Amino acid sequence: MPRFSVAEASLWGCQFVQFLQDTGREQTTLRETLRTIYNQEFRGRTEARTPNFSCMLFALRTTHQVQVRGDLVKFKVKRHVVVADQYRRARSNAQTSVAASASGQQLSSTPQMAELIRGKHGVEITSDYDQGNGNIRFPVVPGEPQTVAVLVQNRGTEVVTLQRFQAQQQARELSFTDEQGAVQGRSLLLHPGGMYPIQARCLTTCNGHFSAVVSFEFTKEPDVSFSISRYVAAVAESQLAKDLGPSAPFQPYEASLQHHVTVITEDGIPPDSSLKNELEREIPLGTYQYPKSLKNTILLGPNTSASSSWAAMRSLLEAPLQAENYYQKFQLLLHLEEIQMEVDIRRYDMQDVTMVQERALLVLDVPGVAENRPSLLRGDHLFAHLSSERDHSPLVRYKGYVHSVELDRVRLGFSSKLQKKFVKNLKFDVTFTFSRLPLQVQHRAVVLAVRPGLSSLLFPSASCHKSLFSGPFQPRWFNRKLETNEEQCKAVTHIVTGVSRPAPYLIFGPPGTGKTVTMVEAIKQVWTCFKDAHILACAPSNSAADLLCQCIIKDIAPQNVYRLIASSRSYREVPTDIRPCCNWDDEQSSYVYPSKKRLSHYRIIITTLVTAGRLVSANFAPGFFSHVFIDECGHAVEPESIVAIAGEQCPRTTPTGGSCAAGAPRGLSGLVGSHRISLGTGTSLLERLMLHNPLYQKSSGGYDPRFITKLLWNYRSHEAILRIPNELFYDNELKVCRSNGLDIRNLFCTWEELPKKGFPIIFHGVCGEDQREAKSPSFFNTAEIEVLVHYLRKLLQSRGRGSCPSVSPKEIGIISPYRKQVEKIRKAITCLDPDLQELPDISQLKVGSVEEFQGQERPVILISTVRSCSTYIQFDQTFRLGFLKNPKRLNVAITRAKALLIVVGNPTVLSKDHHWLRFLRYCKEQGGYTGYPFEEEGTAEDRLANDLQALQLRV
Ligand SMILES: Nc1ncnc2c1ncn2[C@@H]1O[C@H](COP(=O)(O)OP(=O)(O)OP(=O)(O)O)[C@@H](O)[C@H]1O
Repeated sequence: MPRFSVAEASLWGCQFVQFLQDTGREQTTLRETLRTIYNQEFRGRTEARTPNFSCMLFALRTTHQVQVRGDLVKFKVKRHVVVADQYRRARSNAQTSVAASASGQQLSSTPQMAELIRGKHGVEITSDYDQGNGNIRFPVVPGEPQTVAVLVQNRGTEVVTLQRFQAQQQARELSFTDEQGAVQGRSLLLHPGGMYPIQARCLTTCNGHFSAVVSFEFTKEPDVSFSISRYVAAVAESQLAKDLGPSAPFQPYEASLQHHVTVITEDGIPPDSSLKNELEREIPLGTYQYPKSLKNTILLGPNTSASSSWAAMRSLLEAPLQAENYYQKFQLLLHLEEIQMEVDIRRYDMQDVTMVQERALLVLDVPGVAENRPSLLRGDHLFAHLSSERDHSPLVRYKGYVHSVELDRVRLGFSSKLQKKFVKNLKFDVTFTFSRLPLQVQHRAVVLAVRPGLSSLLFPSASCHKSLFSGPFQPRWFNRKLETNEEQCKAVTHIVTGVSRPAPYLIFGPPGTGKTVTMVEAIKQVWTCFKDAHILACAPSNSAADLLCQCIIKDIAPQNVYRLIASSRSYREVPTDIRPCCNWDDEQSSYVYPSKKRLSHYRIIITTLVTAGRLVSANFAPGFFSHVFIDECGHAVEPESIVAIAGEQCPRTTPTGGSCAAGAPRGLSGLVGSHRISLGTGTSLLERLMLHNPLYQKSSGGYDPRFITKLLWNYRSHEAILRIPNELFYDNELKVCRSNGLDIRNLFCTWEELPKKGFPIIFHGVCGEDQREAKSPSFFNTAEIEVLVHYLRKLLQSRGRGSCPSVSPKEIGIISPYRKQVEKIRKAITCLDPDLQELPDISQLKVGSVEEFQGQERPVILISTVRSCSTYIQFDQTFRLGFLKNPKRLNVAITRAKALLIVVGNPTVLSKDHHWLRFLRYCKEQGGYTGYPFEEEGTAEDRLANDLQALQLRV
């Protein structure tokens, strides 16, 4: 059995406590129950060696983190019923005043961390480069060795022995030395007043962040052992990286503000609803609240008095979806999603924050709002009360309506009473709410879906086998490129002739295979062939719906097309080319919802799936919409897609018509999923039909083209760019369509910056740092931005000279998964870099998240992965962020590039994911790898150091 030091074992203990909290069992106190959980569940989650239960418990006792009385074990943690939480911190007044370190986490905000870093028995670890909270951080210049001393001081009155010095997860650029061999394992006596230096030395060839977690283990007579840890980092960075650094130390949000006092709510002032709303509301939208007993069942868990309701819930969730349980199953899932959302929203609560008065509104900084954390749209509301009154009962809370959202700020309309009371620096506690509208719309859709007639659409078993044309369909193609692709032509023909009716027609395939252009062609053909057809074209997101609109109005005059946008969307975000056909009234400066009569003049209406709910409320005559098309259907969960087809407007009674869905089951999945309650079904309608309905399944003769078309020819990307997505996600079925003439996909193959000519991918390794600033939960990495800017300058300044083809900002896209990185990259290119900011069209260079690039393409794509600390990988998984643990995002990001792909990231961290590892190996084998060396390695030591970092022993 390997030996564990107290520090190591107590780290495992802390993780176990976290595990108990995450799984809602922090109240378990019976030693034997805990032992079973530890042995059977906790230890099985890691391949790393772990101490046995008694050893772990002993360590927690020694470090005063647990009380053990007989068979009862009581961990010293705050209790709360919540899933994993990125903000929650145990709260005390002392902690609030702890100065945050230069960047990153506020380290001593967890009791476990404070315990690990604090001096003990008179022994202190110090350095001239102390940043507080256990962090030592010193600057270094590439090519110049730099050495700093870390001092071990015995300020006590008794002799102590330094038994062991350990440096874990150490960057190879950073090393430790000392005169008497403590670093090599020799023990060392430290007399009272004694001081012993250990030298940290860094030599690097490139900019980056080189760090190690070090621990000093001591003993003291008669039998005391203790340890002290530090996070040591050497940082080499350019002026640009410094300028982009944290604007203020990171401060996590405060813990939730739940009061058990009587509350009086003062209503606020909603945004001016100058929305001209003439659209009828004939089908009411219910509230669809979840029953309180459901929440109790979840809180009580499976082995309690609620066990029978728990079992009933599980059996419904585990039952296959059928027409008979359709409504019940989705209703339950939507309720569970809402309960999860209620838990999630609490983590955004704020305490002691100030607002600024701007005319009749108060402006509140809400870091993270741009990343939808929390999600706030115009018209939503939150609550604020005076911090000084937080313990009053009754408590007066003010409802504030969101009038607008600007990056990290929201403008709020509160009651005039609060406005009058308001003075500068008045402190508020703020609690957030979420809009229930999307949930309500989906609830109603699943209710409507069970009405007779629709099951032949949702659970189709056959088609009418009758074409809507008496003769053959001989189209005049709008997009003549399609003529060269038999599958695309057949799909359009089958959709327009309606042979799958009543079954929906599915188009699926990997990225860039022409799903959207095929659907758009079908829409245009339906519009041409059936003069009485009314088409509803939907997509899950505004950007995908905009794209549909852009493609349609290339051939159909905008006056025939109506892009119905929700009033919560800022008009500034609407692309200028679709503005002529959207529901914005310039004169009134507001959106308009026209009456059914007026809407019926448009034969093509384009909305997001949720906004299609507004058309459901209007109650169009049965069969009004003869055709429903859903693009990116693989990215919406089923109840969301149902909104478009389950209303009165569904095409079930029309003699023409049909519905069509396109998507890539391996694209991004929808967000509703309740997966954190592990009951999970985030499946889309497209995926369900493909996986479970015989009409759409592959037989020995392939797919039945009357119901489904699989597109496999990729027209978008250079072969080298497609290779890994094809191998990882598409079983190498994807085929690269070659072109005879000048092919844009080969444009960059001779670019001099390529590590290997002919291979238009660069993987530039960077050993950077995940940073956060102020109260924003989002991450950024300045070392990666330096590298991105280097390549952008090369691309944009060449102006077609030398081997670099002429490329303009609008032909380049930069994808990063974190909002803060997106913001910093924009700042770097539009405000900080002297050359890039001068370019007249630099604002057309799109920087955005993967979701914002869904369905889009650019000749050049740069990706910044940000993650440089593997600790956060689990965090990302929990909060559905980042690239790691999310292969769908990796797939979507890579496949946006046509001719050149540049990925900037930390190879050591990325290689922990097997998809990324494959991509890294590929780039290395093909000669496309450059930058910080990528060496495959991985030791148990690494894992332990990761675990230390998991306790946030780092800046
Ligand atoms: N038959 C074709 N001939 C030539 N180019 C084509 C053809 N079909 C599609 N393309 C081109 O391929 C690119 C990708 O098409 P499209 O955006 O429709 O793909 P997609 O499958 O919807 O992609 P994604 O899954 O990423 O949304 C576009 O530039 C489109 O013009």
